[in-house]
Amino acid sequence: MPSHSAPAARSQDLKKIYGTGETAVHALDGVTVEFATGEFTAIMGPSGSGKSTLMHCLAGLDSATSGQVFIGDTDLTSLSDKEMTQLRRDRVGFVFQAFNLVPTLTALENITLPVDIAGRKVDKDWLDTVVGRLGLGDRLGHRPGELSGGQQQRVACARALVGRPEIIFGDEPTGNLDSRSSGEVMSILRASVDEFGQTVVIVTHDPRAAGYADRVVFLSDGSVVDEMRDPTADSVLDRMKQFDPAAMSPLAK
Ligand SMILES: Nc1ncnc2c1ncn2[C@@H]1O[C@H](COP(=O)(O)OP(=O)(O)OP(=O)(O)O)[C@@H](O)[C@H]1O
Repeated sequence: MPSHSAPAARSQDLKKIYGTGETAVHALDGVTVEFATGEFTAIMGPSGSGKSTLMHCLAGLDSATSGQVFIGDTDLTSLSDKEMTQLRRDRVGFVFQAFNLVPTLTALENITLPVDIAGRKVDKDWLDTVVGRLGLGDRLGHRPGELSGGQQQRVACARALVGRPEIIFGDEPTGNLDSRSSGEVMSILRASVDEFGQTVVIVTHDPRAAGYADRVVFLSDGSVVDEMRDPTADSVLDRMKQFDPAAMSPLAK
């Protein structure tokens, strides 16, 4: 594990407050956390603990109230809107729960869209490698509506990988998938770390998904309360039982 290398992303005393006065919600209450390059991290915690807020701030999709966020050496809080857009486009990949594919474009056009928008040339060999590894070779001419949920999410993974971003963020990437497709998508993200040296950070409620990660960071009430290395679905589930049982994953229900 290359935990000695510079972090791909980190936050320093990150606070996010929604609203003001008595109704203010402290979604992030001073989060300091690092995500090592070439590692796969899962962020977990009860509903409302701040997972999505943390991920959105880390990925430059939302701005914090105070504190700092770095992607590599770049302090996101120092960037203009335009620079932030460029950073998201050039250095960060995303996989969302709702796949977020363009319905009128083919799988291939969806995969290359971010690179096309950035005005960069698609690296054909790399594209072939990613498409082959994700088993999408015979689906490239299909539109999202002609693909299963699992296939759509594999297209979304390919889209995130093809630009070789410094870091890929996944917001519940298996949230809409059955357990088989979930396993496939997690295997792909795992392989992208093991085979391509990709850095991946996901938010998940699913201990089985978290079992694919190198490390789990646990949030509660807007703070990092624990972390676990080399997690398994069982060890994650045991740890989650110490949180609010009402916020447990489907495994526990
Ligand atoms: N736009 C917003 N306005 C006001 N409060 C918000 C907003 N977005 C999030 N919150 C609040 O901030 C807290 C953290 O929300 P967040 O979505 O980050 O939690 P989460 O851990 O991702 O939850 P879940 O697992 O249910 O998706 C919650 O109390 C939530 O109600």
